[in-house]
Amino acid sequence: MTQTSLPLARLRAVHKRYGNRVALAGVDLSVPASQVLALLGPNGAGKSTAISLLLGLLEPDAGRAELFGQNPGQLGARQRIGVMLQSASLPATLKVRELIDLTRSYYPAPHSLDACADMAGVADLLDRRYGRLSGGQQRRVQFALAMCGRPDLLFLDEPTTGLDIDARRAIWAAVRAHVAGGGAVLLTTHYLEEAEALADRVAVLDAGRILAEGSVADICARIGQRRIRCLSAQVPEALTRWPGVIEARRDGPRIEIITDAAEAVLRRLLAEDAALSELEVERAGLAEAFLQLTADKPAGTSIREAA
Ligand SMILES: Nc1ncnc2c1ncn2[C@@H]1O[C@H](COP(=O)(O)OP(=O)(O)OP(=O)(O)O)[C@@H](O)[C@H]1O
Repeated sequence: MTQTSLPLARLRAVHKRYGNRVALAGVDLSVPASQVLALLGPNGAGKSTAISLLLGLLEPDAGRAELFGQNPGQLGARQRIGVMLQSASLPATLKVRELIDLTRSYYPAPHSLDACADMAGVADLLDRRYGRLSGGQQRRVQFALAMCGRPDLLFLDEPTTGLDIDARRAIWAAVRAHVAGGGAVLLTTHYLEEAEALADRVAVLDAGRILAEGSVADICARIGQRRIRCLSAQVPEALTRWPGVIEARRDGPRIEIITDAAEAVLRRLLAEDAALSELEVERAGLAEAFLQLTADKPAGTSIREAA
């Protein structure tokens, strides 16, 4: 594993467009050693483009992409990474053990076949032909291939889409073990609970720009919203007119209030309804923060056609 404190992968002021469609508009992004960086964003935000640039599959129009401080196309850099992209075309007639052995042969110090199979939960699939596997089983094999070279840096582009809960948790465990062993990960996912479970840092990308970056707690703290739930005779329509109430609705017997002035709203609720009960107050989570960040983006940052 690398000893350097320099980022393992970095985009510097990168711009990328496809024809006249802007995909990245001045992105700076660093993947530090021994951490999971989750790159989050809605469909079309530019996540896969960012990964393709770091892998040397695309060239930036402006700015720079670096892998271990080098041009991402260098063999030395490529031998230190493992990659699981959203789609992979692998030879359908090869057996899983053949695919893993073939991929292991590209790397200087790979994991053993059995270790790879265990990490990805494919030990019972080794003698099956890849083309005959289910979509979820193929995804697990792709994860084994990404891990097998004992990479310093793992690129995982929506790795658990379509996986059942056991397979997803097995991959989470393997990712945690990889990081505990000093490895780093750049992860994209639409499952915000996956980002919460794995990420040391989160970068929120939308319309080709980074909107926020920090730990999960930092990102959640960026929005001051709280959710209040209680049993109360209050009428939601009236509550929405209170200062600090963003939204109020009835959820079965309960009232749910989203507010950015929790203390004031709580005081008034309690003062106006002596029978109020079953009060719960919680900080909005990563899902709420993500939705608010991507909904509140400044004008002019939506995916747009370049002039
Ligand atoms: N080969 C291409 N040709 C033209 N436009 C493209 C191409 N690839 C991506 N785009 C556009 O660039 C923008 C960014 O796409 P990208 O695939 O990087 O987004 P993403 O965040 O990975 O999306 P998703 O979550 O849906 O995978 C989108 O508007 C997309 O339509």
